[in-house]
Amino acid sequence: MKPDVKICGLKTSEAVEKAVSLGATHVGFIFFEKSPRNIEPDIAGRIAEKARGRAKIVAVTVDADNDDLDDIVYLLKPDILQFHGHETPEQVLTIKALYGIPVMKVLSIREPGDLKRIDPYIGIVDRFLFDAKAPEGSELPGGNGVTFDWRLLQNLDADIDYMLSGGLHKDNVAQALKETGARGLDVSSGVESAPGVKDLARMEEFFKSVQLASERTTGSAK
Ligand SMILES: O=C(O)c1ccccc1N[C@@H]1O[C@H](COP(=O)(O)O)[C@@H](O)[C@H]1O
Repeated sequence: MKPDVKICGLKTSEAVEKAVSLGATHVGFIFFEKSPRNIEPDIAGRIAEKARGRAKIVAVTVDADNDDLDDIVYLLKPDILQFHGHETPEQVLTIKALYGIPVMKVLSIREPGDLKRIDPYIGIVDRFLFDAKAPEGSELPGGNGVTFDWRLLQNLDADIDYMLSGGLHKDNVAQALKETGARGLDVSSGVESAPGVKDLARMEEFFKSVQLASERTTGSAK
């Protein structure tokens, strides 16, 4: 089966259009000031219109306060809220109830014990996203282009729905799918020419690799 693909950190209409026309199921917008992919909610809201109804619009937030969340939800009207910080299960539940929007909680993974942290979120989140832990000294909790040991996901309960992220690119995505069987992939820096600059040719190559890998695992081109 072809996995969902989220292209994250979009900042231009052109990149949004390209992502959706290549078959992205999700497009992500980053609301985190220190990120080279940070975007103002009103601009994100405007360029996301290209994707509305064609792909899920994801708002990526990091320990955002209520005022910021209000702005993002009002101006972007996301289909999904992604929590990429230290949001507790209680906070996730409260925010989800407040806005009535599906939520995706990110957990950063480096060692087997990290996966135990999913337990209190089960039944609250609509999907997990497993990302690599940020390298020492990085100011970004995600978007660092680093991978983790994907084999750690092999013992995960098959009912746990998740997207895989962290350092994916055209040359490793087939292996990532083979090792994890992930039903969703999330990529940002792997389809950029410089931090925050999406490269349309790299996006195409990424989708080609995903397509080929899916054909290999299912024997079907669809
Ligand atoms: O991309 C960012 O700058 C970012 C900032 C703050 C939180 C999350 C961020 N990105 C997330 O990181 C992964 C993909 O990273 P990469 O492919 O390794 O570059 C994805 O989940 C983004 O949503």
